[in-house]
Amino acid sequence: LSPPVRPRAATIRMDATPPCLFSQLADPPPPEALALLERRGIAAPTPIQALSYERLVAGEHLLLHAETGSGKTLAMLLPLLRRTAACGGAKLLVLSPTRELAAQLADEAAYLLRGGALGPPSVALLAAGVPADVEKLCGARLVVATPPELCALLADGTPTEAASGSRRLADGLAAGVRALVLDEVDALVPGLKEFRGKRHFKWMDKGMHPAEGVVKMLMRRSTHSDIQVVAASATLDRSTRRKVEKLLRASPVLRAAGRDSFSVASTLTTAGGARTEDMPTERVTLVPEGIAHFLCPLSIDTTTDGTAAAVAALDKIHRAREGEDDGASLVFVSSRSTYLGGAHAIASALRGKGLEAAALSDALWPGSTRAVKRQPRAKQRQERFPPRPLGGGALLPGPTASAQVQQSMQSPAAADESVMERRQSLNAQMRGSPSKLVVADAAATRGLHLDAVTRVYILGLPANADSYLHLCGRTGRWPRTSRAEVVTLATSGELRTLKGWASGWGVSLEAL
Ligand SMILES: Nc1ncnc2c1ncn2[C@@H]1O[C@H](COP(=O)(O)OP(=O)(O)OP(=O)(O)O)[C@@H](O)[C@H]1O
Repeated sequence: LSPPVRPRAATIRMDATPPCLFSQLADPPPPEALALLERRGIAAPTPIQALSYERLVAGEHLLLHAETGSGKTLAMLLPLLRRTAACGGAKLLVLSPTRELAAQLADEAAYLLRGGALGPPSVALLAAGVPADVEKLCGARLVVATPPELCALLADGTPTEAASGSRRLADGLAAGVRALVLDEVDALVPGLKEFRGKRHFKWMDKGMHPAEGVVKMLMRRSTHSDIQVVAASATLDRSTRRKVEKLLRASPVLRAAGRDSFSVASTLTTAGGARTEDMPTERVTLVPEGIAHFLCPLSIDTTTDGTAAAVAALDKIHRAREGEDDGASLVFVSSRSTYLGGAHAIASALRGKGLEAAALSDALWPGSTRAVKRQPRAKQRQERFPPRPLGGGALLPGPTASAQVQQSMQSPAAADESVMERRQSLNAQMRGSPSKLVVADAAATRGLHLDAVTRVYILGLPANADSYLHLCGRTGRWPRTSRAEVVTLATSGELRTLKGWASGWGVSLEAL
């Protein structure tokens, strides 16, 4: 690897027109990788990719801030794989806040590594519901992990076999990792408050989030002083930036704003205690462009389960829109809402209305005990509205698929591949059957990309303004669809709060 480049404190202004093709960038990806991208219709970089590619290939640490759906995943993975391709053993560790995103990132990386032009094509996934295969994790070129699961594996010292596996993995990561990706970084280092009560790790006693624990362990134990770190999110506030800076000791911030323009781009560096800052101190909100926002007031009693009322309203709105375009629809259930059974119960109730609907967790992790345990009401609902296979394919697993999944849970080698396959099959089904609704808990939305989504329904008020932006950002993504709309169904009080958030964004929220 070329020596790492010290982070610079400088403002980058993109006055010149960016190169129009990946192949025209300095140190471009190899032709085989370009051919793979072209097979997916990717030839020209998006603004954030054009801004960051050459700097990342040169070894800079960067914090990427660009709107949802603007190609940050490729912006991070492609140059890092390019840079580390030369040394066959170099590992990349990718941390993701949710298992859904982890599966997606593993899938993306596996695609880029096909054919071996960017190095050995081995990707391992470690997330809840995917059994840890220490051999595979130790040997993989790229590891995608959710921090609690990685922490649990690294910190688990009780059974001897597990302890020696953990030690081997910790040694393997410390010796092999040359690049670290922190996707959705503001969700990865949210502060301990959000994490408390779920699991406990020794790092938490020192006030650290598991992601910070993993990063610190890596930085401390690594034999390489030049681990390159890239972090990204569509939403960054000052406190997250400070945390990331503190964590990485130095982190320039690169921002691409707007769909086709490079209106703001600056860096932020904190090195050796000295702080140089040339980025605006106020919060910069990047609102995904080209999305129509609609509001639908619901009269529900917030002290009881509002599923029936919300589903009735959603049914009406969705049927009125059916046939307007051939895009797919996602339904997000806000964690603050009164829909007690969550996504699982809403999907069942929608099926009860005769709509094709499936819960995302069922589609990706069928048979997962977690989904059922967290949602006891969903079970009762399922008895009233038994799940049935959807037209044109089994979004919901039949007994055979479910048995296969149970089996794959016991056979670790197959487990992560099957999650990726299920993701691809879900995507194919959504493209093939536009009337289908995929329902997810809002917490699972960070970074989620499903093809051809033109409509997002949000049930209840999202946890905060950033969460609303991430939910909206599941549509209107690159490559752009001609239509993108978000309909929020919530009580009038909740909608007032939403209007308050949006008042400074310059978007209009229309009543349905
Ligand atoms: N240069 C490109 N040209 C066309 N499509 C692209 C390009 N780069 C990425 N894409 C596609 O854009 C979509 C969105 O990309 P990605 O998931 O990386 O967005 P993101 O910025 O990470 O969004 P989020 O903030 O929601 O996580 C993906 O389907 C990806 O394949």
